[in-house]
Amino acid sequence: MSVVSEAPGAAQPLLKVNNIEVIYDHVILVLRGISLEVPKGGIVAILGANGAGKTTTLKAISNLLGTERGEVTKGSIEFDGVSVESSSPNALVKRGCIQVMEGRHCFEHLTVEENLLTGAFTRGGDRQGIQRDLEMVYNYFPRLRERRTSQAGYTSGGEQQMVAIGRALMSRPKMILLDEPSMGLAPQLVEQIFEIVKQINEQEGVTILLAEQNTNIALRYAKFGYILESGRVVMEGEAEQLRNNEDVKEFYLGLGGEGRKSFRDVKHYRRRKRWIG
Ligand SMILES: Nc1ncnc2c1ncn2[C@@H]1O[C@H](COP(=O)(O)OP(=O)(O)OP(=O)(O)O)[C@@H](O)[C@H]1O
Repeated sequence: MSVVSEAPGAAQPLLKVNNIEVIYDHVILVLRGISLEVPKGGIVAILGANGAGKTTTLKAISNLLGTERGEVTKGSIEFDGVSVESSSPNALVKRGCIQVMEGRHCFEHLTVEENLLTGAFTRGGDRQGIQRDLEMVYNYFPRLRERRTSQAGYTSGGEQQMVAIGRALMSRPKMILLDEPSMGLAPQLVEQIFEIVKQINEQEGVTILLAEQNTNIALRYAKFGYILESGRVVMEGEAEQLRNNEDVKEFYLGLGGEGRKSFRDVKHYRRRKRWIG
């Protein structure tokens, strides 16, 4: 449902973050005017180093900052044409926006299948539909079918990441916010998980906003990226354009140009000059 009329020729984005500021504990200013858009059906990446503000941005979108004594003090966030402010996190899940938290967060004492079923809690008694979607999740993640009766706490990190994504899918989302899916996983497994995320995007039409430190893989799967530093967007663009940008190559992809100074030497001066100053 959209209550905002569409501009002629321009599709209304599914998510619109407009110049938000976030403060923790009433005093710690963490996001300083972040704006971003995610088109319906797109894959968009939020990139940046440790502490840049990626997780805070995702939590602001899914309305989870309250539990951390954080609040959006300026700006606005609209999901599907409606402000997220007015929805509880549960209501947002019902409206189709769900976050997969960093670090997976499975219920360790439940089996893989029980974990997946918890993802359907906002759907009431739709038994047939839930069973059908469980099958869909197992088709995307055959490994989870094999492990369906295993206690989640005893599965591998990669399997737990699959459970977390599968559980999100069980809520029938329009958009999944994926926080650092690559964290702590071997490169081959990361590739496999991104490949499945891409399939989910293409085949189920689920829009993806992912936060990643792993710029390399994120820019291979996303269509558009935003680079955050100290709570600000310092660069944004089509993924291909970012991949070919000399500064991104040097600072985030570890591909220093010939004759260029080291990251540490030039970082402060050039970033300020080109991106912020
Ligand atoms: N609950 C909190 N209370 C106070 N400060 C916080 C809180 N959570 C995060 N911060 C601070 O906000 C800043 C941004 O953190 P955030 O977790 O959003 O960054 P990030 O880019 O996701 O980094 P990471 O990849 O390490 O998760 C950091 O300086 C962090 O210390």
